[in-house]
Amino acid sequence: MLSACKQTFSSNLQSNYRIATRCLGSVVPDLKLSDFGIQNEPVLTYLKGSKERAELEKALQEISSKTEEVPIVIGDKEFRNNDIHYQVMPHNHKKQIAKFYYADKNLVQKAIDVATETQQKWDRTPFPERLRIWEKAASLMANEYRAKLNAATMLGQAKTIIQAEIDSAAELIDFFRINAYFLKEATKYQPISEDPKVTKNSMRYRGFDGFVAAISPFNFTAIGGNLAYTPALMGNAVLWKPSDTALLSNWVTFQICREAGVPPGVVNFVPADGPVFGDTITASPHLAGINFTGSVPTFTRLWKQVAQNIGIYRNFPRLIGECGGKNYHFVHPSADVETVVNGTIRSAFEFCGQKCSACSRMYVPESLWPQIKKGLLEKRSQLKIGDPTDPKSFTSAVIDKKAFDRIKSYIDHAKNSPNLEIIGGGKCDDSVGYFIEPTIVQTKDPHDKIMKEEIFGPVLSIYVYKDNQVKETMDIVANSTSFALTGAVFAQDENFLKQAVEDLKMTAGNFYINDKSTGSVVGQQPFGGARLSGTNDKAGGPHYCLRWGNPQAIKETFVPLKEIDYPYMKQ
Ligand SMILES: NC(=O)c1ccc[n+]([C@@H]2O[C@H](COP(=O)([O-])OP(=O)(O)OC[C@H]3O[C@@H](n4cnc5c(N)ncnc54)[C@H](O)[C@@H]3O)[C@@H](O)[C@H]2O)c1
Ligand SMILES: N[C@@H](CCC=O)C(=O)O
Repeated sequence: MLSACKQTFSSNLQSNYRIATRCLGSVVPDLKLSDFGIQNEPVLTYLKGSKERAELEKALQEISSKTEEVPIVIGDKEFRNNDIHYQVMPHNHKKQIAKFYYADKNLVQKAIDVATETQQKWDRTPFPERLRIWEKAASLMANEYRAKLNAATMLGQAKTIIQAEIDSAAELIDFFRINAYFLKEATKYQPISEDPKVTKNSMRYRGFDGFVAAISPFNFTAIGGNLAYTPALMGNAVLWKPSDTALLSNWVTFQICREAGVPPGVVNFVPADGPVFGDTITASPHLAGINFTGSVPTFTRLWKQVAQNIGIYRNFPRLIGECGGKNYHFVHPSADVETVVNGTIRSAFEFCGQKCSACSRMYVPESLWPQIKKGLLEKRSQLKIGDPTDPKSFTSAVIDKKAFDRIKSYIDHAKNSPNLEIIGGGKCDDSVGYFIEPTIVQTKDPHDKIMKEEIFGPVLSIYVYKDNQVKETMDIVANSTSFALTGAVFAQDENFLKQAVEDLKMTAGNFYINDKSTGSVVGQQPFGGARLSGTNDKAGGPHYCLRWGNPQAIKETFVPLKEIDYPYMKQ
């Protein structure tokens, strides 16, 4: 019986594949990265006794035994001042792991001057040389510095072993290697030259004439690396403002890239107060682009500042911003319950829900609710929440006091609202670290703020709908939030899936069928959302690096121009 079920499920999964490909209006070939001679960085196992486990343990020991001092770096100079800050371990906030300094307005301006000057030289570095440096950086990240990157991410951002390995090893390495590959492929395009003996047409990619500001979030070490170094790969010079709470892992990334050969001044490491940094870069005539990932309010502020200053710039600054989400799991009455339960627990609670793609609202049919509720509560109660270095921990603390207070305020709202009931978790304790239990809330109101606003924490809210209201509930999914980042539908009914792919088309930049809403992989699921979730430039996809290139078309003519008149004029 069980194997029959499995068979049906897997044959249904195959038809889901057909649904997605048919929606594209053409047959999609099955291509693997290896068909092009490259592959995603393997995720290592960290089994007891493995080489990687021993190296990681040593790196964890080294990092936790000191407070690393991290300077501001502009060009080839390091700067320190009296505006001192500390990065602490979120799961043990008495422990400082990095001491760093905020660049003031003058230092940010200095970085702008250095970057703008460096850009001119860097842009002349031939692509093969840049690609060589990027490959070297990827190789250093994959080998010599893998353990250090992961340890800095685990201790600084409270990620477990697997969470760090996926982020600061696999995804970071993929961004370096696969973007370089995409660039190499893109430059193969050359415009048509009808008669190359007379005229040769060509196209080349330049960087932007000015500087690019890369402003990165705390939650992914890989995102910081991509935001700063993909524009750099394309010939830009960058001011990288890392997040205060991802400082150490971002610093390790920066150092690796310098060791790989990225010249001084191409990427400048500029920790700063957010608004001071934002105000200074948007006031510079040389601002050529902002590569941002973070919250909607921060991106909106930057966009407004650019709009207000639009007359001062040498270029129209390119604005790329990937922002928040209110990601959904929509469960159809035909769904496979086990897949729903396991996928939802992982999506909602891994890394404490601090992924922009984390599932935070779920819609479940009345008929499946008893089984799904039982499954979610059972699995939830087995999750170990603790020190990220403990291999048994499923997840750890949230990033800082501000996040703790924000998430707790939603839990308090759930405790106090007659429409909401906390059915699992709900405890918060910041005495040692910023710990919040994975929390499951059931709501009678699908429009409650808990179903609409980004919480960015381990809070999953569930609305149970009547089985005969699938269509009405899908309308609520589609129209009740301003975000459209990721979403997942779970069903084995092929007709429903065909309908859902169309009806929910605008609700998610990354759409999943019978899979959780998180876990995109570079080159496999290019990532980004629409509506207020961002500009959807698809990090990890083939076009992303081109967004940071400034193409120039060149026409070269080999025959002299002998006259001004056209032939018909002489008739
Ligand atoms: N869509 C995506 O790909 C994606 C990926 C990761 C995270 N996110 C989103 O990021 C958010 C979480 O990250 P966060 O808490 O670090 O976001 P945040 O907006 O608080 O901070 C992002 C960065 O902006 C800086 N900043 C703050 N104010 C600024 C200002 N006025 N000018 C310039 N810079 C300023 C911060 O210091 C930080 O470096 C969530 O909303 C999450 O959904 C989105
Ligand atoms: N690539 C990640 C999303 C990054 C946002 O935080 C995922 O899909 O899990």
